[in-house]
Amino acid sequence: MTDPQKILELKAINKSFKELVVLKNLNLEINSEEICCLLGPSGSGKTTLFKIAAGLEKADSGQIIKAPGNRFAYVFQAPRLLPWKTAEENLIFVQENYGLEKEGKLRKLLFELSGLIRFKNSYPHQLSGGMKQRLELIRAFAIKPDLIFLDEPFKSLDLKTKFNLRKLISLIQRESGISIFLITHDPEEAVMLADRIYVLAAETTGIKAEIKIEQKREQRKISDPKLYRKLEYLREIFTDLVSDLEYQTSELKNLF
Ligand SMILES: Nc1ncnc2c1ncn2[C@@H]1O[C@H](COP(=O)(O)OP(=O)(O)OP(=O)(O)O)[C@@H](O)[C@H]1O
Repeated sequence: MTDPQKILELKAINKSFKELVVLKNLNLEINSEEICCLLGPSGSGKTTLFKIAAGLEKADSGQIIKAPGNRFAYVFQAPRLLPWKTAEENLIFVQENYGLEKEGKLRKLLFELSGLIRFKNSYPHQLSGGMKQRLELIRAFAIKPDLIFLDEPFKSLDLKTKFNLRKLISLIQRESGISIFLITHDPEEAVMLADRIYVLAAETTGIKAEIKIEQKREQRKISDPKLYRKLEYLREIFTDLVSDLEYQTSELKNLF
């Protein structure tokens, strides 16, 4: 088997904000047709890394290597839908940048898959939070990118919506072959979705672990011992943080 083609490679990336070193000698790569999860505690530099990879923030040093001609799409934490355009017009608007506005069939399919077909003429303020997130997601797919950056797409969603959205990403990704680079705080989510997981740790300011998951995504069950071991390993990485927190909360008791 030939090596999968690299879509994006980061080499020896360094980034500081004044005296705060956020990323130090960081290396990672994303291959075509893979879902790559970036996992790490709050403040470990996930969004900073993301912005650097997406070219929205400048690294102090290091290399960002992209395959020429590749198209990237981004879904940020803060919603970026245009409030004066309907759901479908929001998709058309981004498609126009790439001459894809005539791809009505693709839009229809994306609206159907995401369960938003009845709402394609609604304005963003008429949609629920979860619906808006689905819309942002299909808008990213609508430009037929090679890679989509998703910054915590499941944040503050209820379990059912989260599960459905995860399934939607998984399905569209499988059929389209688009690569996905996704930030999450949730080890279980990473294990269920990713082909490759990078763990960022605050104290080392670099990649603490890289984990590959070979099982087919549709067949994964968290009870599968192989998967569960990987999940346990990921959870162990965060144990230090949790024990710190327990110490601090025990101090809190004396203050009440
Ligand atoms: N523009 C900036 N100026 C100064 N410091 C920054 C800036 N952006 C990020 N930082 C700092 O860099 C560190 C990493 O921030 P970043 O947002 O990348 O973390 P994160 O892992 O995405 O966190 P979270 O999971 O909470 O979103 C934090 O200490 C943050 O305060």
